[in-house]
Amino acid sequence: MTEALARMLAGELPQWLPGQRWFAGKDRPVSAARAVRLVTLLAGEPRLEHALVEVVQDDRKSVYQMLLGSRETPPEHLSGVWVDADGRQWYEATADPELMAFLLDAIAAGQNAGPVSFHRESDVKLTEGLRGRAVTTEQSNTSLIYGKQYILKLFRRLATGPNPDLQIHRALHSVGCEHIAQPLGWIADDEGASPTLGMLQEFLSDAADGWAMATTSVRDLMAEADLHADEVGGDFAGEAHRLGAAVATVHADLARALGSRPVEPGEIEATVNAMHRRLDAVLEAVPSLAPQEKALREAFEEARGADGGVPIQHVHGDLHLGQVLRTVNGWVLIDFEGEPSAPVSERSAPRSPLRDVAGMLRSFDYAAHQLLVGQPEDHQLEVRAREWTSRNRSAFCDGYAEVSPNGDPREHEVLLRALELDKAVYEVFYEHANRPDWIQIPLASIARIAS
Ligand SMILES: Nc1ncnc2c1ncn2[C@@H]1O[C@H](COP(=O)(O)OP(=O)(O)O)[C@@H](O)[C@H]1O
Ligand SMILES: O=P(O)(O)O[C@H]1O[C@H](CO)[C@@H](O[C@H]2O[C@H](CO)[C@@H](O)[C@H](O)[C@H]2O)[C@H](O)[C@H]1O
Repeated sequence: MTEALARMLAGELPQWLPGQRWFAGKDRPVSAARAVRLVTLLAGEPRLEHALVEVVQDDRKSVYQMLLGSRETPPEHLSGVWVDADGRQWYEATADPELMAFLLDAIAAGQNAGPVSFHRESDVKLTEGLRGRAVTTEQSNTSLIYGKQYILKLFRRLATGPNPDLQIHRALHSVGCEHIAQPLGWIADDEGASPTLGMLQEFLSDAADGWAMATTSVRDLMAEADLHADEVGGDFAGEAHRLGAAVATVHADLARALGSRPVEPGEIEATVNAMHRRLDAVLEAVPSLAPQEKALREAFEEARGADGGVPIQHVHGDLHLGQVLRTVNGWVLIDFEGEPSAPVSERSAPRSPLRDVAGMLRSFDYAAHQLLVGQPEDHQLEVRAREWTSRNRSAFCDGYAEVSPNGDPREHEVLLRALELDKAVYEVFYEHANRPDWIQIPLASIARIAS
């Protein structure tokens, strides 16, 4: 039976994968995809299979996690169903809330299915029997929400080594960090190279995401032709200030939980060299970045001689407004996975916390400019976007500086600017691969920052 499923997947997946939001390889054609391991989680009717799928693109191989469901009568709302050689109907099971109940129950029970094992944190008790509804927001992975209580993230592209999202959440929880959602359990692969398959957390049902809040504030400002950013009802600066303080607190908690150390000799040089290497790779894929190459390289080189910045420690790694949730008790940071395309060894390595500051500063710029994408050029709107960005960037840094033992991030201006530009170069590639309509946002920022 699993042979028929494996054959069917090899035929269907090369066309199907590029249409999935979580598929990270949209920039290159898929030449082959096959299930390298199938584990039966639920036998009989309905049926649930866990699949590790190897995807080949040019000379690159990646492994993705999939769940496959099968029922005699598949749920009506499914967008597609595949039929195997035995006549059995299969579909992507994260779209089947009843089947997804199995995962939460298995975590609650600490169950095993061959090499796939389910774990609950020792200090929690879980409610069983809840259906798991897939989140519909833009995501690199797939998250399932159980009632109003839990959220289970299934990691899609599996990197070698333990997933930093789970490790960092557990470390922060161990020191009582108040700015994260409590980790509750995980799904592990006991034999593969990627030991983390999923992470269960407290679901913050009352939370608003930072990106939605910030872009609403920008829209308010754009609609009020005669008012400045500090005069409109939806001013975000108070929130940006609190967010800066929350990020500084998380950095301090991370240093407490996992340690920190001074910048070592040669470390800034290595960082600058990595910036150049990233630029080389992105220029190859996106030639329209070429006019900015000289200015970018100069900004990176300036950082080579800059002061070492602040102590090195574990950080978030891909901090932006979509990674922060505002709850009634304050801001919460989510998704400590780092940049999805970087190797895990790089993502898990201690780095400068200024990277996170730079990521968030970039995000204010993104929030202000995304409304202008595809619009005819309008000088007034551009001025307003810049006003909003500058007000909120300052408020964020003020909040950060008030709490951080490392002081004000703006004191390391040259390094911070280089880190921001490096992040924007990353974003150029991210948009090229995922949302080509938005590539203008980082390209225009680079032209502004580097000029
Ligand atoms: N603990 C949580 N409580 C409420 N919503 C959450 C929680 N964690 C994540 N989310 C929601 O799920 C979305 C995706 O989560 P995220 O961890 O960023 O996934 P990905 O790694 O796939 O990008 C977030 O944008 C947020 O809206
Ligand atoms: O949230 P992920 O870990 O999947 O991060 C990736 O996707 C992000 C977009 O969803 C991307 O962020 C970029 O777009 C955001 C707006 O959608 C913006 O706030 C960020 O500043 C910008 O970098 C992120 O870079 C990417 O790694």
